[in-house]
Amino acid sequence: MAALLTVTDLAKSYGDVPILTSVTFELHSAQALALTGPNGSGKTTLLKCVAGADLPDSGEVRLNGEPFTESDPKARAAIACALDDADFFPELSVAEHLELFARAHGMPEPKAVVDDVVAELDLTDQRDQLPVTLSSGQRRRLTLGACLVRPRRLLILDEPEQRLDSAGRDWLARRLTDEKANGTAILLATHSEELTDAVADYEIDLGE
Ligand SMILES: Nc1ncnc2c1ncn2[C@@H]1O[C@H](COP(=O)(O)OP(=O)(O)OP(=O)(O)O)[C@@H](O)[C@H]1O
Repeated sequence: MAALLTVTDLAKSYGDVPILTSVTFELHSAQALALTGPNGSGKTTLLKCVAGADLPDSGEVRLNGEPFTESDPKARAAIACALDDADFFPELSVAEHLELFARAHGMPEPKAVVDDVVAELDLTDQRDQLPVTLSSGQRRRLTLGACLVRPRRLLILDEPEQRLDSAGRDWLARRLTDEKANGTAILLATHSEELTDAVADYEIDLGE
């Protein structure tokens, strides 16, 4: 079966400093790849290049064998990204924010989907709060929730475990395992060996 995501010979420098050199991998549906390595080793840079949020200097990223851009409707329908916790509409509550995502991506019964995800993320008491009033862990939950209220074939997650409490980290490992079981591919950057062991089918250490 053709890979969902193919990254070939990807390279990226900032100024004269090479960050990524010749990164090559394939990711199939129902598989998870963990990017690991120390601070500054290029994990976020690679995720951004794959998601189309940054441009590589050379190399190729293909979805289902086709090159794509961030604005390509097929890519937007397939790829759910959680790259940082700052991408909120400041004037929308937790539930409104999630419902907007669900509706924009054409989910049937968006209100029911949002109710389920809010409960699953333990944000029921915060559902009418604005993002600025959330704790940092609650903001992380909202960022992850925005990926879960919409269709997805590929999840791109930057350190999804960050700022979650231990119940939240347990939930994350279970949820990502379920996502794979449902056929979703997962590309994640992480500093957590536990999460890597629980979820990843293979690992690329960018520090090596
Ligand atoms: N826009 C930019 N301009 C210049 N340098 C950058 C830019 N973005 C990232 N870098 C540098 O690229 C390197 C890789 O950064 P990146 O954020 O990809 O690392 P990371 O592996 O995700 O690190 P961490 O584990 O700390 O999240 C770092 O040295 C960083 O300072």
